[in-house]
Amino acid sequence: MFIATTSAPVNIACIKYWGKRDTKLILPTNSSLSVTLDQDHLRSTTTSRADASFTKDRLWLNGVEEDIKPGGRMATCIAEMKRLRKELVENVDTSAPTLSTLFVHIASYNNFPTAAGLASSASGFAALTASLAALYALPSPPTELSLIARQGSGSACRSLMGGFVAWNAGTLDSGVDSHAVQIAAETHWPDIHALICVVSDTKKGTSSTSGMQRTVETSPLLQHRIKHVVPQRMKTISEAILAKDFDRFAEITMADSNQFHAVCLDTSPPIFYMNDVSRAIIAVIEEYNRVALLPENGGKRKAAYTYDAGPNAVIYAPAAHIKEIISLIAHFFPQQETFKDPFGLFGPNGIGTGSFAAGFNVNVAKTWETGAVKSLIHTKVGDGPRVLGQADSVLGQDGLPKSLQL
Ligand SMILES: Nc1ncnc2c1ncn2[C@@H]1O[C@H](COP(=O)(O)OP(=O)(O)OP(=O)(O)O)[C@@H](O)[C@H]1O
Ligand SMILES: C[C@@](O)(CCOP(=O)(O)OP(=O)(O)O)CC(=O)O
Repeated sequence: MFIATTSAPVNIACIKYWGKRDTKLILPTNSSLSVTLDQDHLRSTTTSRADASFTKDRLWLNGVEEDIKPGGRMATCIAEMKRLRKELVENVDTSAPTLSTLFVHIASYNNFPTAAGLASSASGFAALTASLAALYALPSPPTELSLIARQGSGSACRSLMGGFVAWNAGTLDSGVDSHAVQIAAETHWPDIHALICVVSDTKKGTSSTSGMQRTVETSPLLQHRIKHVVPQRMKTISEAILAKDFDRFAEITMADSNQFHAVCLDTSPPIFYMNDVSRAIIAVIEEYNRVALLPENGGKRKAAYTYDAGPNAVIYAPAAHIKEIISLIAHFFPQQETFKDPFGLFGPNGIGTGSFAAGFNVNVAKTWETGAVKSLIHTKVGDGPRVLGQADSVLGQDGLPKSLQL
């Protein structure tokens, strides 16, 4: 049986991708950089199988069949992977099975809400690309595979690697230089933790794809960002990562999130992704950093917020501060759900009510009603796609998806 299963992680950008210069090939107007999150907590798991009995390419997402539109993103990724199988394996070794001529069945599950601004398209297309690469026994390194994942969803190209990953915009019309490269592995700076504040887990109003095109067409600020802001930030944040300088990393990450939302506001008609809860989280983290920046407290930032195309916050912080940050967020945004404590930070009494550093101005935000922040997910920087065994397959013997709760 020709079958392979992989899991792939989510990534959350510190320097945001927003805008395409080629919408078909998915070539961006600027480079971007992200942190890959640990797939022990958030992942897409995908099984691909090729079989002579299959009559068309089929894909099931969370158990529901998706239409693979001819010429669409999914069809492009599958066709490109078959092309690589033929070029790199079958044309080289004539005894290799001609899998590129067979139809595939693909099943994928996300263990978190799909299309809710939690970057499911990134982990999803990375897992799809990685599972077909395993099925086809491709010798291609992750940077080469990132060219294919990019054509599924731009941000997906950065999920093919762990740690800290840049997507170089490239300049060629063919797109062959628009790929992801690892700036540093997760082992270089494992101290980076992330707290996802789920403000909403429902589908967003303006998709990233349509929103960013509207920005390209109408925002003068985007042109300034592309030419004069992002190139310098890419350089400085890469240096901060290599030097493990969290203060600098945090400063750039927050500034870039804010500029991304500023170009959304500069779009006509304007796009609003953050809401009042998102802005209140910003106020709390800014106050937390204001106190941390006082000379008597060490003079360095201790947390960085960032927001994608939705209201959910991702807060990056060194491991040593994350417990304090969780308590802080839970104070202003009381939790309904029991906090799942994957790192065992809190005892049996749970998060508690939180305490504040001396000088912290509690009036920067009100105490919100329970559920304003629906849940908190604590994770950290993690590795790239993993090839799993037969036991983890999400396709059954019959070639149809297993119904699993992953
Ligand atoms: N596991 C998966 N396998 C294949 N495709 C997936 C998978 N998960 C999500 N997708 C694709 O991604 C789409 C959702 O992407 P969308 O950009 O709307 O949401 P998001 O990725 O959660 O948000 P964002 O990219 O803005 O953070 C799905 O409709 C599906 O086409
Ligand atoms: C705000 C972002 O998350 C935008 C992600 O956009 P997508 O990668 O979802 O867009 P498409 O390429 O059209 O699929 C910023 C980022 O991840 O860099």
